[in-house]
Amino acid sequence: MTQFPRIRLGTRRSPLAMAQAKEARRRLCEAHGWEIDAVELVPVIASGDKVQDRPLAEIGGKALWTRELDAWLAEERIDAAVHSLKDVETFRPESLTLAAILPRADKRDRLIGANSIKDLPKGAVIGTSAPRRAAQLLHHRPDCKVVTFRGNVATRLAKLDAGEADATFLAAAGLERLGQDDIGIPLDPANWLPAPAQGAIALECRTRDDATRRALAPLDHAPSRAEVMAERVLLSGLNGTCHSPIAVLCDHTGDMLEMRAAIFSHDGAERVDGEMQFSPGDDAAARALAEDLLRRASPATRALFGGTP
Ligand SMILES: NCc1[nH]cc(CCC(=O)O)c1CC(=O)O
Repeated sequence: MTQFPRIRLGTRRSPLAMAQAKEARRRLCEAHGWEIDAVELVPVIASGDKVQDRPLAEIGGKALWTRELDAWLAEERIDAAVHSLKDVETFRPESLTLAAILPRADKRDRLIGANSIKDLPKGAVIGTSAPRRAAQLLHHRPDCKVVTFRGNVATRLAKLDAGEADATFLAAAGLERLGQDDIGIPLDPANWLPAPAQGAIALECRTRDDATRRALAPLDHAPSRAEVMAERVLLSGLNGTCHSPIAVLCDHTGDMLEMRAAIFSHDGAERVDGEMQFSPGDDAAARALAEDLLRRASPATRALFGGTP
């Protein structure tokens, strides 16, 4: 007898996480010709969702998004977990495997509250708790003031409406998945780079669970995987954490990957940029770009990263 539900899919409870879990469930059922109830969504409360008033970097970093789901996987209470890959730590336990990367959505950030970075009023207050967004903004607009903005997408938009800030940034992918992609304007990667793996949904399962790995395999989108894995190699080469202002974007140009990356000082005064083209899977190239960025950074900025060139 086949067990039912066939797959228990763990997810965080935020509206965005639930929308992403439903997308994963839909793709799983489509790939296998299953009825929708063959995949059970199991909402789990993450530590990162419990503390809303302090920056993630201060309260323990990205591990707070995965700790509970990791435990539920280990205890076999779920078969797979759905994650925003940009929130998943660079180093994962060997007992877990990123078995599928779904086709990546819009990779860009959107600016909400002004028509462009240039159009922000002088001295504008910007709500964000991402070091990358803060530093990148201050690089272009040192006159702006950054205030901490956490919470899910709706909470941040409510804070903006309440006048706690003049503008904020949100990932286009998240807005799209919530059906709110009419909010704000997308920022051109030519001068505004997103976070590593932004816009990618990942399904993770136990490394030794062959049945689940086989079930998830057809959902994997190879071009998206190549891009986001290269971005994560850059991140690990920089030894970056969620304290480190790191921006990177990988696109396909034909069969090649084109990577643009930048690291910043917290105040944005320093920006070190780099670009490289390489073949998918060429991790050495992405690591070389990381080393090059660190080498060209000032000692103070280099100290924001654990890596040494
Ligand atoms: N940091 C929180 C987070 N994690 C994933 C997304 C959106 C979806 C994605 O980027 O894949 C967001 C919201 C945001 O940054 O605006």
